[in-house]
Amino acid sequence: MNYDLIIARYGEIGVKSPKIRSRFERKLVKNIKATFDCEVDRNQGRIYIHPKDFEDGVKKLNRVFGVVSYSPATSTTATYEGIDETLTKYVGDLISEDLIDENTKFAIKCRRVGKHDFSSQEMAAHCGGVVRNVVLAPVDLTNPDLTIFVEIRDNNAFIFHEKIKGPGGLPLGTQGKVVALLSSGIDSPVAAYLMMKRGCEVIALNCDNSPFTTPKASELFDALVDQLNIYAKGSPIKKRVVHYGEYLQAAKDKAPEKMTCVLCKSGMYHIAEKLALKLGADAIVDGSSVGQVASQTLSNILATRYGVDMPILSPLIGLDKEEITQIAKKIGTFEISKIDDGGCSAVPRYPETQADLERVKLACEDMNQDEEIEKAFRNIVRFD
Ligand SMILES: Nc1ncnc2c1ncn2[C@@H]1O[C@H](COP(=O)(O)OP(=O)(O)OP(=O)(O)O)[C@@H](O)[C@H]1O
Repeated sequence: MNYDLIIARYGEIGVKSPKIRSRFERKLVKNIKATFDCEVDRNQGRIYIHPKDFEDGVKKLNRVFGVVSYSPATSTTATYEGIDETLTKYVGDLISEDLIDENTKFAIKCRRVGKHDFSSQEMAAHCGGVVRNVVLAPVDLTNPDLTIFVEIRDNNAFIFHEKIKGPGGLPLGTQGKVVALLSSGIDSPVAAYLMMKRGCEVIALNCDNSPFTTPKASELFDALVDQLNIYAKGSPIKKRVVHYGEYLQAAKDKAPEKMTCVLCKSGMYHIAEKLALKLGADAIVDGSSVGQVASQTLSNILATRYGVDMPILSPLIGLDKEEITQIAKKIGTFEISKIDDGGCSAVPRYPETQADLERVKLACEDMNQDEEIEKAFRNIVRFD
């Protein structure tokens, strides 16, 4: 096909007030430009993209949050002559690509914005005739095999036949920052992705549990950030690693063995909160899902979050493993997360699954949690 632009549509942004809408649109355009090499125009709720490399643009637009759907299109002038000539060529291309022949039931859908000396219906009927001059295909407006769209906006007309589904959501970077606790597992990258899809910029915090974990866990964390970054070209993920082995050792040495995982999670939230305050983030994100593993009970969730004032968002809380895995596969993190990282040897034989808040508070005192958190926080490593 001889396309010369991509028309991108957005959903939720369109219902915002004019001021917010304009800000979101500008950010969306910035994010598109950061994702692939292109020129972009905005006009009346549509975004017109002229990519340097068309195939690359069509592929990568699917990674830009805020884009609800998009269509590779051919543009012309909003006149009978312009539309006739361009549509005739367009149908010729459709024939070469085996997308239409004499047996293909087709429809023309025409939409118009602006003043013209024809109505949308008149133009649609006219375009039907233009198509049939090229190929004698039957018109079927109720159940077509192929719909050709003719979209007219003031002096311009656009012809396309595909509406590709975009990722939806809100433009990345329009909804503030979050610190996402990112492990090497399946869940947390999906949680971070969902928050990115809602427009939040992500700071990824990994707790490096070595010597209780292997270097593989850190390697997988790096690979996951790289994969998530393909969706974050406009506001790349900031990467932070906290060396957490000493904290875990203190928990094991000084508090009841059973409490190790509860203290581990609780410490992570506290460190994430400190980091969020330092970097101007407003929430913490994790990959918890109720009951998914024995430790993710409601009482453990309550106890591990004790003393953290910042909201802890768990976008997967009501999803089951299969649903989470489906998303992980779609976004390309599953192939990385499924690699065995050797697990964590700090996990006790019988970890606490019904944590009692009072006992957790005592365990925190036993291990001097505040002090251990401070020590770990001082040694956070940044990678940008
Ligand atoms: N080493 C780590 N560094 C940073 N965050 C972590 C780490 N381990 C766990 N988390 C956070 O705690 C959440 C719950 O972890 P847990 O190990 O209980 O469950 P999980 O189902 O194995 O999660 P995941 O698949 O994300 O590893 C994770 O989703 C993640 O947000």
